[in-house]
Amino acid sequence: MTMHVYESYRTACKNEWNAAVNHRFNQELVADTLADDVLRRYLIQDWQYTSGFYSLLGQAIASADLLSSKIRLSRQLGFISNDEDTYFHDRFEQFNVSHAELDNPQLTPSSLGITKLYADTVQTRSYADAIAVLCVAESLYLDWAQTLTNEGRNVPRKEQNLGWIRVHRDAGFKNWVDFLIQELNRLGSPNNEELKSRFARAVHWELAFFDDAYRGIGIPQDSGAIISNHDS
Ligand SMILES: Cc1ncc(C[n+]2csc(CCO)c2C)c(N)n1
Repeated sequence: MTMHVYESYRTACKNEWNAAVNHRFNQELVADTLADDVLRRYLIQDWQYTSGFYSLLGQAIASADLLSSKIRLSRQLGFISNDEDTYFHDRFEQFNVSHAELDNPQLTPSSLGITKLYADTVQTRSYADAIAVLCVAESLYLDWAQTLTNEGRNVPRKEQNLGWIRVHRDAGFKNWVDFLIQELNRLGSPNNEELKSRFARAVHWELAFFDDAYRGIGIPQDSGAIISNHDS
């Protein structure tokens, strides 16, 4: 039986994928035991991250081969700049995050790594490249939100945690992830090593991003485990 492209790329990096899905950060968020300062630090970095995400979505819209794909991508762009943005700003108010911290934070190594990967993927002007990276970002989040809540049967009570789960497992988000997976299956092939490697690099940085929420800032680039030989 032939494996679909998405499945085969995921299988190729399953250790890092599973480590990210089952990360302490996600487990604690679902259990309502995540420390406020960890969530605060994560969201400040994630806010910066979304800048690269918007650019990559723009690259995908610009380079998509089908009008129907451009329309679907554009619809999601509208959605994230409304609902998801509200979640971020509610938390920044709750945690007293200043404008200075938001606009000019010291970026963690994984923030720098993922930002560089996204910027590089914008530069390729390849729709398939953009889809591979977007597909990781979104389907990995749906995976942890579904798996760790036991498909929504075991959700947190605190609004700061529940709100984050809501954006990552509601029907609209599932439909968006289905679209990205279909696009990757349509555009990629299991033996496209370049695309598979881009997918794996995105998974690598997603995992490191969760790690860094616990490590704080100012970590030297050569400090070990979270930084491997992937630098883009
Ligand atoms: C490091 C990091 N990776 C992936 C996501 C997931 N994500 C990226 S943009 C977006 C908006 C909804 O479509 C979502 C859910 C994230 N937040 N942070």
